[in-house]
Amino acid sequence: MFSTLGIHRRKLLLVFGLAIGGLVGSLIMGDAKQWAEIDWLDVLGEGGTAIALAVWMMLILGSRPAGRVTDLLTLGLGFMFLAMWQDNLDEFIRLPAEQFWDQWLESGAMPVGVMLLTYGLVHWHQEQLSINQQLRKREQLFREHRFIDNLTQLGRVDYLKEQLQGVMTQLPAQKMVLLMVDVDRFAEVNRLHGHREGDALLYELSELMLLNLRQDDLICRYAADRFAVLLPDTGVDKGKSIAAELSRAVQHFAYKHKTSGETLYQTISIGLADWQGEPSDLLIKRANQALANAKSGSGFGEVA
Ligand SMILES: Nc1nc2c(ncn2[C@@H]2O[C@H](COP(=O)(O)OP(=O)(O)OP(=O)(O)O)[C@@H](O)[C@H]2O)c(=O)[nH]1
Repeated sequence: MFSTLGIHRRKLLLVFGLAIGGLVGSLIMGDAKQWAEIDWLDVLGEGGTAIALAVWMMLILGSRPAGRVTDLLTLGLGFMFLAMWQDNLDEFIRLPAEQFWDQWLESGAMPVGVMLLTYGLVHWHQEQLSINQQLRKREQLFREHRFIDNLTQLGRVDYLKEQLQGVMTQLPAQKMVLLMVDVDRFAEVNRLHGHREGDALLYELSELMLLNLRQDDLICRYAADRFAVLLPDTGVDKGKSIAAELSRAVQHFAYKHKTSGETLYQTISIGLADWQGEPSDLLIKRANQALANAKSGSGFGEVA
């Protein structure tokens, strides 16, 4: 708290400087009252309020960054504190009637302080609303984060299922195609070039496929070297042509080995399933089956 108070040094110096100025001014221009003249109940009430206001000010300053809202809150509480402080000094020091500054401090500073504090609180409220909004967004991002694959930064299978479910319940009449894409002989890449090179290849292939898809399509990492592509509002023919485009894009992609610079070429096999109203698990199962057919067909690089 004390390190935060340091940022607000100037404001604190101003408020307490004015309070000390008021004390010195009263001592110079006034006369000390007799002990019997002092109303101790007033001292307790006004002095206690002044101390409470000073403590509130320190607590707010100690927990807030510098800025307009903090300035308003400090000035508001500061003016209120000064009014109470000066009121309390009157209990001990009698000032001549012509010293109107004392009257002004007592009666004028309080409403000004209340207005500034209220204005500051309104802005604080607005500031808090926008902070809450930011926190909600971050929390949402955090909650969604568990769905993201670390290597490719694509959604994982859970995310795919959630999205599939969403389309199926919200748009039950919509056409939709699911592609299951598997990198051919990927184990060989790992074996020949190492796991790290395999990782880099997977990442670049995922980026390449992402670039070759439409705005509303969704690609997820299904497992290992297998990707699932959800094509919303798409029929079988269009799905086949998108699958063929993906296959060609990968086939022509010249991956550069990260240490040797050697060029590696890769193929993918793709299974296609169009949604026929079944639950998401069955659609995924059919797409996997179509992929197995493609792999066992005439070889790799097939679409089935
Ligand atoms: N580098 C890397 N390899 C992975 C990762 N996850 C799984 N693998 C490997 O990916 C390979 C996938 O196995 P398969 O799909 O059976 O291998 P494949 O050679 O592609 O076989 P086909 O699909 O029949 O062509 C295995 O060797 C896994 O160890 C990963 O995150 N990074």
